Amino acid sequence: MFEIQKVSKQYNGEFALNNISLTMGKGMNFIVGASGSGKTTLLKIISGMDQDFDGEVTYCGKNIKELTTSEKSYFYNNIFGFVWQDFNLLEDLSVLENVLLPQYLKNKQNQKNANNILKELKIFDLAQRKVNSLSGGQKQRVAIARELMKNPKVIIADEPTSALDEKNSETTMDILKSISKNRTVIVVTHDVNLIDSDSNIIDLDEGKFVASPQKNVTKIEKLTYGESHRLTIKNAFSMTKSNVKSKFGRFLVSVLSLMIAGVLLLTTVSGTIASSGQGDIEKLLSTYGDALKDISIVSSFTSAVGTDDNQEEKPNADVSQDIGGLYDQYVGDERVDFTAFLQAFDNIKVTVDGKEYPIEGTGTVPSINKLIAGKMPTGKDNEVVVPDSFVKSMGISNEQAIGKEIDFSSAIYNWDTGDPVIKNASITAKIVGVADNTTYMELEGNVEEFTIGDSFFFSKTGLDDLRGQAGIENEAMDFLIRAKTPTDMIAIKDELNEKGIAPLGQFELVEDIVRLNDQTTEQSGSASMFIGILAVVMVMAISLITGFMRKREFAIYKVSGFNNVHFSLLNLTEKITEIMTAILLMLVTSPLINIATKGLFSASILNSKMLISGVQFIALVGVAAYLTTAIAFIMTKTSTALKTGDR
Ligand SMILES: Nc1ncnc2c1ncn2[C@@H]1O[C@H](COP(=O)(O)OP(=O)(O)OP(=O)(O)O)[C@@H](O)[C@H]1O
Repeated sequence: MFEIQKVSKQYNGEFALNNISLTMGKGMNFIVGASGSGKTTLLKIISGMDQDFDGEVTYCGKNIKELTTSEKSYFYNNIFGFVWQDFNLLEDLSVLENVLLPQYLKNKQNQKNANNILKELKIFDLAQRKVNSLSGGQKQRVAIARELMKNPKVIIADEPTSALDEKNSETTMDILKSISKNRTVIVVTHDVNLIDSDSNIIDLDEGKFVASPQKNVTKIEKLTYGESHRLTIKNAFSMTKSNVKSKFGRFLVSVLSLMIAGVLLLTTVSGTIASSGQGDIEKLLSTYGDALKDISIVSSFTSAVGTDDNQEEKPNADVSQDIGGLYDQYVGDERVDFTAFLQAFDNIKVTVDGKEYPIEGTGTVPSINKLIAGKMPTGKDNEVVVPDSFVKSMGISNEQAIGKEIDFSSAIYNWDTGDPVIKNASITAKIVGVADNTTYMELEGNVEEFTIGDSFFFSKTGLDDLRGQAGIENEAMDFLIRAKTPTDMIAIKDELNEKGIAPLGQFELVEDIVRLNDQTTEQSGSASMFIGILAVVMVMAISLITGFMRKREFAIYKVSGFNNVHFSLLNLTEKITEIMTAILLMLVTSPLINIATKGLFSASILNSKMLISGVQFIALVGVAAYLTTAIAFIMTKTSTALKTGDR
């Protein structure tokens, strides 16, 4: 039983209801009156949809104004049923799925009861039909059936016959009358022909009674809270299944947006785009070998092409520079792979285990492409790295060569006086490494390959001994620095230039690419960050748009008794289904995605390790989608999402 005491409601200072007091109980209660007289306003107030009014409304002693959100959803699932002018059914679901909607919150789905109600309302044959294929009269009976599934104590009907023809209006009114025998049925209508004389009639005009309600209410009813009101995981998944089936397009959009955002995030975080510019450097390294990253530091050279800083000088001008102390500065530098002295040896003779091995082509500045076994000579003893061609001539493997002692003798040029003086020197040294001495040089537009087979690299101790024997005193030893990366190479070169040293190296080949790469890495770094943000924003925008499109659906859930907790679970099962499908789709389409990213960024991103990150990213954007949808549900107001009143 409703008790309405001194209820007033104003909109912009105008009274929609003005100090109304009445009671409504079991049986038919009609609220009638001209358009704008306050009928719908009264309905919203007694149903709890509008809790902002003056005065008091109680149902069986419970203050409607003070109902909490969760109490209200309990009322909407168990005590109040709603019948609307435009039915408010989920049009893409079947009749049975609609009728079972409030039942998802009960412990068990009472299919038998649903069948009975459908039979009573003569729509049993339509159970599997989609609602959008039904006539208006049939839809209204489905809507009433859904509300009867709540076994409600009150039915609140807002213009239930407005959209129906005369025959269907009479049928609907007959149904409402028959169910009012043991319920409170409140009907707002302008169709006075449908009202019979023994009903309670509340006639309004400009927010006041035209006449006081005629009939007074019978006995006081008791409010009981017996029914369970929770959504089980099983029910959430069966609702999800119905929703996916009925709105497959919407589901697909969500799945695709999750998958695309996951892959975009992957490209961002994996730096695929940022690293795509590395390809040019790789190409150069494969053409010119690792020596491309070498910086030679020599005390004198004949200036010609070869250093970009000296190109403007006269060709063939002699350059002398003080490189003393520089070697020690770069030995432990973290940008340096290794350093090696560039001593040329003439007329080399090498004896190992009493056998002499001839070395051809002596007198060239040594060169190293790669260390292929052992290490560079860094120790305090007499150590040496030998050419692999020499090891081959011994007929042993590179590994077997390591640790062997060689007797090395050679002629060394002494330039101390300014003129070359040949001196002999010899040493016994231990082999610590074997090098590939291939060098690549551009000759007339072609890159030619040479092997410098007399490239012996001694430790500082060993070389000091040899040079001492040759009487060299003044000249600092020439050396090379192998930079770790082309970027390191250019940084060291710039640093040496600042010190007034002109190093030698393939700087023209590397510099432009390195500088361009740095620039594009910086740019693509911000571009990929932008893409990452865009991906998340895209998913959130799609969820928000979908959420708003689902406003009516959310409102129908709410008036069926779903609260935020129930929806959170439904949202969770929906998102889990979307995320799992998106992950599956990504795995299935990963070969295609790889082809696309290879074309765009010259890198394939979905290798097995990356796929795991892809799965995590999809889950992550799924969480963003979950939160956005949750916000859309929470923000849905039933009284605005579901149209009320006469239209
Ligand atoms: N949200 C609102 N904002 C401002 N004014 C409103 C609002 N809702 C209703 N009103 C006003 O309050 C008065 C009562 O409206 P209400 O919808 O309750 O009338 P009604 O009797 O249901 O009319 P109808 O039969 O046309 O649906 C009207 O003057 C209406 O313009």
